[in-house]
Amino acid sequence: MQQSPYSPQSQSVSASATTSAVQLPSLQQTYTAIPRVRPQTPLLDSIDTPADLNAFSSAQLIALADELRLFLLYSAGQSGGHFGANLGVVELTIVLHYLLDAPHDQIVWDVGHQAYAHKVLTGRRDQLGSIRAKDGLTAFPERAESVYDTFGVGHSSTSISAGLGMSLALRYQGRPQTVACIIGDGAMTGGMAFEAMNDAVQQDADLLVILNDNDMSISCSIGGFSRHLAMLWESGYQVDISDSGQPIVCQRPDMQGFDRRKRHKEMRDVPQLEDNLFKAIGFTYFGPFDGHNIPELLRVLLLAKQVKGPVLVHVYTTKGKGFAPAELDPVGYHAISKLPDEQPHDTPPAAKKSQPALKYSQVFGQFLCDKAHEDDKLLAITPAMEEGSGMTDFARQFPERFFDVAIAEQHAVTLAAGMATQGVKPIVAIYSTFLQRGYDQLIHDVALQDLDVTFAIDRAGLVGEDGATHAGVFDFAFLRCVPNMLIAAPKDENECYHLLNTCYEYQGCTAVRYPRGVGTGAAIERPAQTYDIGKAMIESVVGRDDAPLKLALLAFGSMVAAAYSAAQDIAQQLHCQVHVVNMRWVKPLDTVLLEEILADGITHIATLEEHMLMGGAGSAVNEYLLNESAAFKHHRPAICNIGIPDRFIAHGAPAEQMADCGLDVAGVVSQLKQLLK
Ligand SMILES: Cc1ncc(C[n+]2csc(CCOP(=O)(O)OP(=O)(O)O)c2C)c(N)n1
Ligand SMILES: CC(=O)[C@@H](O)[C@H](O)COP(=O)(O)O
Ligand SMILES: [Mg+2]
Repeated sequence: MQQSPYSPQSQSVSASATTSAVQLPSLQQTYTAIPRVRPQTPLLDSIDTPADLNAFSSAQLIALADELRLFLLYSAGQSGGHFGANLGVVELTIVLHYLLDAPHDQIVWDVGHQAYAHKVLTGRRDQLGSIRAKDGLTAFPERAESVYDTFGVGHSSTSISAGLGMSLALRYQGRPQTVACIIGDGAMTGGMAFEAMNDAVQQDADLLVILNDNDMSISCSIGGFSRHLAMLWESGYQVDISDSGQPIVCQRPDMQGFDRRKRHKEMRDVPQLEDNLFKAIGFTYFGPFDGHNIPELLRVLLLAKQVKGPVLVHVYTTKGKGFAPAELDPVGYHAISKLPDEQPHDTPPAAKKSQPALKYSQVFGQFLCDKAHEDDKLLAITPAMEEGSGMTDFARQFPERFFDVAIAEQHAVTLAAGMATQGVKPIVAIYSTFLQRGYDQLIHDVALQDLDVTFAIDRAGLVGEDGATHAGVFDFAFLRCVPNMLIAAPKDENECYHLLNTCYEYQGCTAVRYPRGVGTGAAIERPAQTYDIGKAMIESVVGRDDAPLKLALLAFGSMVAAAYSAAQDIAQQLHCQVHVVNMRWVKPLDTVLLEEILADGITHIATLEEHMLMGGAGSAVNEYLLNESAAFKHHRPAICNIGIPDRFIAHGAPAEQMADCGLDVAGVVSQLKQLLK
């Protein structure tokens, strides 16, 4: 039987704000500028906990959405941060907090980059301007920050597993609480989401999954799953929910404002009503619904949360909703920087830099394009990070050699392994923190078979405002214990370019590990060179040759510049001689150079890395000296390892994080003084 969701029957639900609310006009505004002055938000200001929403009428909830959106715009201008996704879930967040009894009921966000409205409604409104800053709110939900943050997150595709775990534990303990997971169409491309859905059906768990489908990941949504979602749109049907929670198939009502062209993916077949992946694997499916229509969401979610077993409610939203520039450019507005301070009129404009420094990701992008022109075997893979990894030019110039595999790090690695078996040379561009997802694949599928795969590992080290979830500080440790792996760490942008080339040219598995943002500003010197593998460089020798204390400062990657500055200070203050060594390679280590340094009468050795101390490059040096070095048996300099201490480093500006770890120049100097005293 077909029925319109606007029929009287489908409106008869019980909560006060939901009755006959469907007829209410939407007040949704679209803004074109980010306010610099805190907007008036009387309704929002009255909410200190989600329970305060209980008194709201449907009309007030709609008005609240406008206030909240405007407040988010203002706050993002003050703090920067993830932008488009947050604007897109304003209505959904309000409705969830209206209908559910958090923190008793569990709201689980996927990725968590869209949880700003959730933070605002759960007592953190006045702190939102501090988000991502040192000592401010975290960029993502975090259990330590609020009881309303049920599960810490930052990496994607975890919500259904975590939510299922909660649901099963609650069932086991006889505690009837609702668990609602909110997952985007991008996050759902991650394999874990499917593993969890498979299990949820097996367990017949009570679990409400809300699929927030905005047809966007960071880039445009891609892949078979995305086509499937587009097909659900193209079919023109909707699976509505009856008052008793039964699916009712009907013609989808007109949904104003959604960009149909974006969703119109290449369909192989005419969309069939019965083609529904979620239903096929055993979920009860409802949707698609307009995720910006508060009355509709209230009606549907109130009923859906009472349905037993695993339920998926599919809503359409617009990324960047309500801010015209973000709606037009959702990729560019995925995240924004905070607004620059307003200049008084008589301030002269800042002088333009002649040559802006390249970010490491841009260096990688340039390398990819240059190399692809000369070598047609080069193929490049990204798990959903095309823009961030600097691959947009390459994707445009070489579309047939560019593979965005969606949020699928494990697959990205094994895909490369498979490619390498067929005589091409794949490069996997991946953020260090996300490579953690592909570790078994790196060992089992790439290294064990010694396949010719290059890993371009971006965002290595501390990444700043995204905080501990995104810190790429474990890679030396987890890579260097894998046989066959070569690991390079460039000291600057130019060296990055040449090390990428060196590793690419090497027949086997290699990794070049470089940080977020810009380095020292070193210009790229073309043509690409091939460096000697495992060869370090003495950068400089600071201080007098006859100094009684001789320190070898073995610096890795991003720490070479700090090592050089610290060496100047320490040589001056302590009258010692410092050899600053750019180690360049974590594996193989330049053991020849280490032996030479020892033979040279070095009295102290310090290693320096932007990586966890435990198991990192310093550990590699220690292991060599203790287990293999011939010279170290006779001559034992005092050793100190400098790196990130054994704790997770909180968010803040990169410089603040470095200082927190003692990795700024002052911190390094002070640790070297301890060693030398
Ligand atoms: C494992 C992992 N890989 C990549 C990312 C980077 N990332 C953050 S948000 C995002 C897109 C998520 O898309 P979607 O879930 O649809 O959310 P939307 O931004 O569209 O609301 C990506 C790729 C991540 N956080 N975790
Ligand atoms: C939420 C998420 O994982 C990404 O959006 C991430 O914040 C991007 O980081 P970059 O800004 O370093 O590309
Ligand atoms: Mg999305």
